[in-house]
Amino acid sequence: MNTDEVLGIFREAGAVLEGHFILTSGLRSPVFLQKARVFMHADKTERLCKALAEKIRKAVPGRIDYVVGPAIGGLIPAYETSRHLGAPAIWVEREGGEFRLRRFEIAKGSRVVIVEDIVTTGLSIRETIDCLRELGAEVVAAACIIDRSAGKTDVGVPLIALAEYEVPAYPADRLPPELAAIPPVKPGSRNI
Ligand SMILES: O=P(O)(O)OC[C@H]1O[C@H](OP(=O)(O)OP(=O)(O)O)[C@H](O)[C@@H]1O
Ligand SMILES: O=C(O)c1cc(=O)[nH]c(=O)[nH]1
Ligand SMILES: [Mg+2]
Repeated sequence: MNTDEVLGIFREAGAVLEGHFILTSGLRSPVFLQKARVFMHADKTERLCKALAEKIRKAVPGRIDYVVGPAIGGLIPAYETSRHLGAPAIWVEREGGEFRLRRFEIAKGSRVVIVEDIVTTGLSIRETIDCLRELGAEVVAAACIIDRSAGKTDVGVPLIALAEYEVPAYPADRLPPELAAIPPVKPGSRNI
């Protein structure tokens, strides 16, 4: 599946939003990929995640013990991708602002792949890696449906993106005037 097909699925689902958005990193952007509007459709999610699982399989030799989704956005794609990889899906969720594996135990040395929805700065994946490494897991790769950095983000492990789609994002004190004129909204769940 190529980038045009992935973006076609997002557009068909009405998931490519325009306005003024506060991203999880604090950056501001005129475009927001509201993945929930894609993941509400099982058929669209299955097509995306089957293709992502195939890409992961090609890139990751050897065993995958767990697929880990960072909540909330990573929950559905991690679960659906895990189905195609034949590995169990677990998730990290925020407790006091920090990602924790609250509901599961994993053995030290477990080989895990993180599956995210969207990557912008890679901050959420790096936080997930920190949490998993503290538990003794080996993070063999991270993956996402769309990489908004178009390959520029370094998360410290191989990042497998189903699509790369470069979207502008600005520090809050360096907004272009047309963006500053729109009241901002923050769609994500960090700090809620
Ligand atoms: O690469 P980054 O700069 O970290 O941005 C991407 C992250 O932002 C979104 O999560 P968010 O914290 O907004 O909440 P959500 O998972 O509930 O959507 C998205 O699900 C990714 O986890
Ligand atoms: O960077 C983010 O927070 C972000 C961007 C985006 O397009 N979609 C999303 O869910 N999060
Ligand atoms: Mg998220």
